[in-house]
Amino acid sequence: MAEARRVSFRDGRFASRKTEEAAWRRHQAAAWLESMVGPFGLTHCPSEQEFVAALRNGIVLCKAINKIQPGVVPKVVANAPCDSQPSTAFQYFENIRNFLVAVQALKLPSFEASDLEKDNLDAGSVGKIVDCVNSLKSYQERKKCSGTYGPVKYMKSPLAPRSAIHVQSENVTLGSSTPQKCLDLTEIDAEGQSSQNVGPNMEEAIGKLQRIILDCMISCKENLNQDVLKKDPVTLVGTILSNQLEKEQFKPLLQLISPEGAATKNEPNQHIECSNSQNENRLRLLEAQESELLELKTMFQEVKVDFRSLQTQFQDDITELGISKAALGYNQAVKENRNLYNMLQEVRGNIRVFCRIRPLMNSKSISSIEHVGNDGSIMVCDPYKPQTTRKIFQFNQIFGPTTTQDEIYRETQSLIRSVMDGYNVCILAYGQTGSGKTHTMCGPSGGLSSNDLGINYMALNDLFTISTSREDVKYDIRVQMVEIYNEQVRDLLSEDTSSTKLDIRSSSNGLFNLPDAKMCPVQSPSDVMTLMLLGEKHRASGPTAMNNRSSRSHSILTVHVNGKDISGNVSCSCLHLVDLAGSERVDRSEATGDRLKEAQHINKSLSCLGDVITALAQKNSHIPYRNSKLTQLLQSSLGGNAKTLMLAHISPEGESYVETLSTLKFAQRASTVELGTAHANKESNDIRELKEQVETLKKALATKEFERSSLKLKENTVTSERTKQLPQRTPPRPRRLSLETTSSEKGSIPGKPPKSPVSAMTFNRDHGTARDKECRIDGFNRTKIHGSVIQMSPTLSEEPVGHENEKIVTTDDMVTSYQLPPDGYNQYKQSGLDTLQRTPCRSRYMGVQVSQTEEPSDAKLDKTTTSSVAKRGSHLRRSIQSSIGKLIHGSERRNTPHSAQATPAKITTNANNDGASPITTNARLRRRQSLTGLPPPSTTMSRRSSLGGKSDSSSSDRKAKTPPLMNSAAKAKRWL
Ligand SMILES: Nc1ncnc2c1ncn2[C@@H]1O[C@H](COP(=O)(O)OP(=O)(O)OP(=O)(O)O)[C@@H](O)[C@H]1O
Repeated sequence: MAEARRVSFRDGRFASRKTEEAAWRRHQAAAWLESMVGPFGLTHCPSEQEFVAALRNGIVLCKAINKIQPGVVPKVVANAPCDSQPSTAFQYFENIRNFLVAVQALKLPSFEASDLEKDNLDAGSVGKIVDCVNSLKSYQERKKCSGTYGPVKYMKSPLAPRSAIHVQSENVTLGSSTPQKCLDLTEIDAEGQSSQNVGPNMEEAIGKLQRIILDCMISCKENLNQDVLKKDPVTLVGTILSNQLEKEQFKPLLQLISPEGAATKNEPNQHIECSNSQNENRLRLLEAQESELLELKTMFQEVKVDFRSLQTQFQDDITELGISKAALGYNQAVKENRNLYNMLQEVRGNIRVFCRIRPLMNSKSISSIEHVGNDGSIMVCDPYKPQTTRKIFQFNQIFGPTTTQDEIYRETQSLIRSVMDGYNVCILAYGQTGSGKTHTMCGPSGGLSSNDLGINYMALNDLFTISTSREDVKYDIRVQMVEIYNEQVRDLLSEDTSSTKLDIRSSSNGLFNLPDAKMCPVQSPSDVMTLMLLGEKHRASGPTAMNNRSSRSHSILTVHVNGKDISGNVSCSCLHLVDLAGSERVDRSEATGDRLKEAQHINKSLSCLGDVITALAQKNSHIPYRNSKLTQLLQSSLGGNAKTLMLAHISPEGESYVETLSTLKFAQRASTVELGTAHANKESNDIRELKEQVETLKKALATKEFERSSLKLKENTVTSERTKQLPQRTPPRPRRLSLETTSSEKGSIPGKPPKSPVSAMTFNRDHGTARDKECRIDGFNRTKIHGSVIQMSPTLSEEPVGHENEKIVTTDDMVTSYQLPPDGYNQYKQSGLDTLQRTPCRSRYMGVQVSQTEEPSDAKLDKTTTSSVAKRGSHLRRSIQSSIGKLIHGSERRNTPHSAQATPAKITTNANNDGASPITTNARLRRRQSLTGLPPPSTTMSRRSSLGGKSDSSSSDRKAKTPPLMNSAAKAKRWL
């Protein structure tokens, strides 16, 4: 309903506007005719009838057109004078006809003569007459402006139907500099030229313009006053348009119609200019735009073609990708394989090996590197002997000549970072001289100022980053830097390096360290930088034919990291960053004098390193760590529980092929070394407390053992003295004194005290005087004793303190002897027990097999006793041992075989040897005689029979039943 009302209202308004506009146009036409021919009886606002009636005779029209174009209507039938007969309608028709011909000649819109008939005043007919008059008006104005008769234009009602609009394309004043010119868009070609040349944009613009004008008229009408109608219509429309076009929303329209118009819209009163030159300019502009459009079209076509070809290419690529997908899958599989292989190596604890190829320094050289695979393989060939077979090596990673320091560090980062988790890590740079070891570890030319920093600096920097990021753990980082120059260890962080020759000491865990080397705490990367610069400055280097700045020493940067978290858990680890001196062929390095000496030392120590690697790779029982200072210091990394990475460096020059091959072989061998799974040196608070308890208990136990053994010795001394006197008081009686024991229970019946009032004691010598001299008291070394023999020895009375500083061996199958504390040892010595060299009765030690750790030790005291007190003590020891073993040695399992290998000190003594030396036998007999009072048995008697006092035959029977132990003679010989 509301919509209908709105529509009817709108229609009503529109009709009313139309009427008003028609009236306004009539007024314009009438006003102009009046101005041309003088008053002819029309009012200012004539009605349609009035207007038509005034013009019906054609006289005014003919006069007006003759004013514009004189003589165009040569004969005008005028009104007859009042006294004469009035002119006929036919005569007037003549006027109209002549007028219309003249109008058509001027190419102005015309009308039909019948339009002036009374009866034909239908809608539109009067409008045509008005339009015709107004077009004459426009024509006349234009003529005034240009002085010539330009293209005929006329103003037409914007409300005229679109079909009636005929635009003469060449007359379109596109881009007129005045708003009025926009009106020219409505020009009609008098000859009815079609609007075929007008583009859709133009039509759209015209439509918009019509709407604008209509809106303006309506708004003007709403504020209509008489002054508006008095204004010059052109000025009026100009004003309207300029006002409207200033509005933002019409700017695009203005641009559309005329780019120039937009710039000049503020000149509302400017008259329409229709110069040919302007039109030509516009035409040229249009042409230019057209050609531009054509160009764009061509471009568009080209882009289309390109797009199609790209599409085809894309399709091809996709098809190709199908093939490369397989290749991608293969690469993926190779990568996964490598990861798995690396994991396996990690589990085994293999020494990881990366290989870095230095860029070719001499452009004339031919490279010996034939191929570098992304699976860590490398193929080399002697370029000067191409017929030789190619060699292929496989490593964990290969870095080509273009690899940057950052890339290398990224690959090692995870390893280095594990230091913060309590793992010991060692990174070794190995390779021939000039192959880039120092470049990798310390940066280019050993300098630290460059951006291309080496692993040493980046590693420490990274450790600091981690330490600051882990807020719950407090880290203490300390740095040591030493070099091994000419087989001497020198402190690089000490101001005077020449005077600081360091001694390598073995520590409680069997490894070597440098307690005297300066340990510098570092708080920040800048501290590290300062220290490294100092170390670099002090490091021995010199020019050789192979390298201008050749390192003449092995440098070892050790970073000690101690961490403690908020719950008291501690970790302790160290990172060794080793830049080895390069192996060199002295003929190539042209080393002489000091350089030659240095080269010899370097090559020797590297050869020792090679021996150690080979021994480890072959799982030899003996690893020759002690052969050089370098291998001693690297023992913990090569044979301990560290994660070790070797960075093998090679020079690609063909001239260095032999060295390259040697480096690759060495690295390959190193990669086969299995260290076992690395363990973190971490302890929880509980474990630490337990360990401390164990330590305290061990100390207490050792003290007790010492006290007890002292008491026993004293007791034994007294007893043996008494025994000496015994033969005089007690009649001699046969007595079995030897307690055969591969098991102690055999010798003593449980619950039954031994028959002898004296506990059998033997003192077990350690393995020869040479070894004994090396022994030291250090830590808690253990000795396992498998099987033991208990013998009552009469010599105890003779030589009661013959072997006091030896091990006290119990009858347990496996007994641990604890080292005495130094003060205990001194007491022990002072008490006169240190009579190591005076043991006459080695043959009495039977079936004692001793396995000891590599660490040599003095003052090991073993005690053999069958007493129940000793048994209880051994039980206590065993339980503590097992708990200590679980706590401590669980993580040291890896060290055990190596330590054992390092000092193959398995010594088997079998005292059950009848082939004992005559000295031992005599001594035994003497002891037995003194103990029992019996005469010495015949030499043909077996030991058992003699002890048992049995006949020869019985003894021989026994002998048959119990054959002597194997190798006894040989082992006895060892002891002699
Ligand atoms: N990856 C590399 N990129 C660019 N230059 C390198 C690279 N590796 C080494 N160099 C350059 O090669 C030369 C020798 O390198 P560097 O001194 O590190 O060898 P080196 O193996 O430590 O030798 P030496 O054992 O004699 O000390 C230096 O000038 C170094 O800058």
